[in-house]
Amino acid sequence: MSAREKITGVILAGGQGRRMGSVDKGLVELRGRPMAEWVIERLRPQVDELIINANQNAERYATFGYPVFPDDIGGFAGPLAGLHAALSRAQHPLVATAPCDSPFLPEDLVERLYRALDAAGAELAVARTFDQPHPVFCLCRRDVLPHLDEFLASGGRKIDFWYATLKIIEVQFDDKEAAFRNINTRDELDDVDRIDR
Ligand SMILES: Nc1nc2c(ncn2[C@@H]2O[C@H](COP(=O)(O)OP(=O)(O)OP(=O)(O)O)[C@@H](O)[C@H]2O)c(=O)[nH]1
Ligand SMILES: [Mg+2]
Repeated sequence: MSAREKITGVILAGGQGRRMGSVDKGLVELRGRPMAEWVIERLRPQVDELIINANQNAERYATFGYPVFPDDIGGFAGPLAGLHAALSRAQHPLVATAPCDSPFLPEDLVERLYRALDAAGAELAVARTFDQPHPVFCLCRRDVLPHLDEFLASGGRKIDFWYATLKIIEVQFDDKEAAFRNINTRDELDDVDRIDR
């Protein structure tokens, strides 16, 4: 078996958090700690380099101790803009993404995405639970960057549309459904605080 290729992990924290009242979701506290910190804690041991994509509050994100960078294309163009910036900055040939608002992500996320990507010879592996894809949990080859550049330059923004142009493998995490819990609103944040203590 060949050695695993090196992987850069990126926390996607570049959104506007409008459903939570236009707050920087990665900095919103869950049980007394910023959500980004929960994600860092889970993702850091799974990758060889960690970087943070944020479009606001760069100084606060920098206090976590990892490089922080904004989108290259402006106007809050969505998570694909964050992936684009990450592919440009990553030191390693593979990039694993996780959103800042899913604090319980699987501890074996990257390993399982990698195994599937490698076995299929795919350009991108994406997580799925039952029939629900989770496009912001992906592992992507850095060398698709020129292709993504073209897609964005031609006005493309939808992550699913871009994925549809790639050699992609979906990876089932039905056994870890709760790990993909995504916090978009104050109510969802309060629920997690209350129920899962
Ligand atoms: N880099 C970057 N990431 C984004 C952008 N918009 C959303 N994201 C990220 O994509 C992931 C999923 O986004 P959402 O849950 O919709 O987060 P959001 O856009 O901040 O929240 P809403 O405004 O309520 O939709 C999160 O990790 C966001 O940080 C963007 O314009 N740029
Ligand atoms: Mg959004």
